[in-house]
Amino acid sequence: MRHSTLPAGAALPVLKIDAVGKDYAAPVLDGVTLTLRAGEALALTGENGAGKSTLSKIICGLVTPTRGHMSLGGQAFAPTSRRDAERQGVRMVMQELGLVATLSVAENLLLDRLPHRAGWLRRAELHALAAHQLAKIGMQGIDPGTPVSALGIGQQQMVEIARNLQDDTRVLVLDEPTAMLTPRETTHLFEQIDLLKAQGVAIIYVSHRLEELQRICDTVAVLRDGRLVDVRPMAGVREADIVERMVGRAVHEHEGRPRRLAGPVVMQAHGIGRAQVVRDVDLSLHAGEVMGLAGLVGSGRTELVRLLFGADRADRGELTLHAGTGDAAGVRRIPKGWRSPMQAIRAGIGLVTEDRKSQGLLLAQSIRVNTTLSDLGAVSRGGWLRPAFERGIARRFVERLRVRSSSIEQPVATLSGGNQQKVVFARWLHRECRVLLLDEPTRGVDVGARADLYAELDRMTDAGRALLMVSSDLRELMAMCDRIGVMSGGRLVAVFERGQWTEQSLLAAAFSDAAVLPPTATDAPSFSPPPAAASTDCASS
Ligand SMILES: Nc1ncnc2c1ncn2[C@@H]1O[C@H](COP(=O)(O)OP(=O)(O)OP(=O)(O)O)[C@@H](O)[C@H]1O
Repeated sequence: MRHSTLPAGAALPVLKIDAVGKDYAAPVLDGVTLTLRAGEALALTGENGAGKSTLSKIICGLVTPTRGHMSLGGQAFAPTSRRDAERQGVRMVMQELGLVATLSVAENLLLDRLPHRAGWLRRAELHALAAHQLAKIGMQGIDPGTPVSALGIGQQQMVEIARNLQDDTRVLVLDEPTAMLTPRETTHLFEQIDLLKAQGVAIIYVSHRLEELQRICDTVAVLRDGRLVDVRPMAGVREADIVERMVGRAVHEHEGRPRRLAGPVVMQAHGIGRAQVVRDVDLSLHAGEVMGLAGLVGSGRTELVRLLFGADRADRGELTLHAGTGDAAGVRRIPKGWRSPMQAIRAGIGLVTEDRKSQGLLLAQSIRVNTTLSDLGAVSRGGWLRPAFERGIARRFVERLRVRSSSIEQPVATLSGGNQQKVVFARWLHRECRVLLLDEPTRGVDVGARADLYAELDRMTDAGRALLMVSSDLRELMAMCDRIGVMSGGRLVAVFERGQWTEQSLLAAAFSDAAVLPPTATDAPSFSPPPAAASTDCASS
């Protein structure tokens, strides 16, 4: 871990934010006053829904503040659009990718500056400029002519970052930029940030990964309930201090737990596979345990989970489901797995997906609808919905998971990212499935909320549910799981019991067969060893 030092000239204020606030139904940001200096990297932290994205979007012209003023380089600054902010050198790498999937990497990178002569696009020049831009962040291996849709999500994120690394940038806002990145990509990004800082660019870095903030930021600002509660130099600040300022209470790490007492097998996979992506995996899930799945990008973790949920169809192997005990015991065999997610859901399987926007939620619908939709039977009687009962359930989950919202009728689209993820959780908690599959379940979730979600998972295992959890964060897997399976090249290459694993042994297994699989559209092709700075972070698949 390293603290950056401000370069010479750092004393020059670039961006001044003065008493800025934003109201929707209620105030979500109020009285925020901040000064950002040339070459300074400011860590913007806070719980889910604290107002980090709202403040970032105000700075970048995407949201108009209700009150307050800003100045840029001493001049009044009130951008009316993202374009307007970009013209003045203020850019933002957003949580949601702003790329046009049908265009090429080069076209996306230089969309507003396509080189042409007499109306004709100069493709060779375009590709040369794009290649230069890509090289800045270590992506020289990518053909600038590749359509963005053919890239994995991590690579798309890198293109989005490259798009914002322009020579005229004065302020760069990065909102959770590494959530989808491999360790190698993260390293390139950090190198680039160091370079930008040395050139005097001011950085605002929004992240829930506190170790990253400590690595690259000079100052830390904490937002709580829309108000700035702390701004201080990063040097000497401990992670626990930041967390306590964010949450207003101490958060206990979920580490060193004894192994849970596992019950009988609930679900088994026998030789389950799909093409070369998942290769003949045998796996048993026991009642009352959390099994983790670790692995590098392209190792097949997400793909295996999709087979177990019926989101993709296996082309070989079999699933068996063990129902009940005693007289009610029974074994159900499902050759080649589920035909559809609906079949899996009916059998008591749930999936908390990593891609909550496209797979998990009805964004235009309320928290209430999204929470209870997975099991309308539970909130109906005789075919009639019981609205008061339904509202009661939704309220209970909002309280239990601390979903920051104005009411249970708030559309999910207007919740902050982390709070949307809690609603995905609420849906499956409501449904009470026997097996819950979790794919990167805490991505974008703040430390306090993460502890709440872990407590919910504990409650589920206490009630005899079986959980299978994919995570890129080895720390999370080591803290939460009773067993950790490691995937490599589409195979389950090792299963470690709690007490048997070390970070090194998990990584060694993850690299054992790494070169076998070609990258798929959902996986970035990076198999390089994780750097020390991100050693607990396996790449996402
Ligand atoms: N368009 C909107 N309408 C109503 N409320 C909104 C809207 N956009 C944001 N909010 C509310 O503003 C608050 C702050 O949200 P914001 O996205 O800024 O939080 P955040 O700190 O970035 O959270 P996260 O860490 O989860 O990304 C939230 O309570 C959110 O529900």
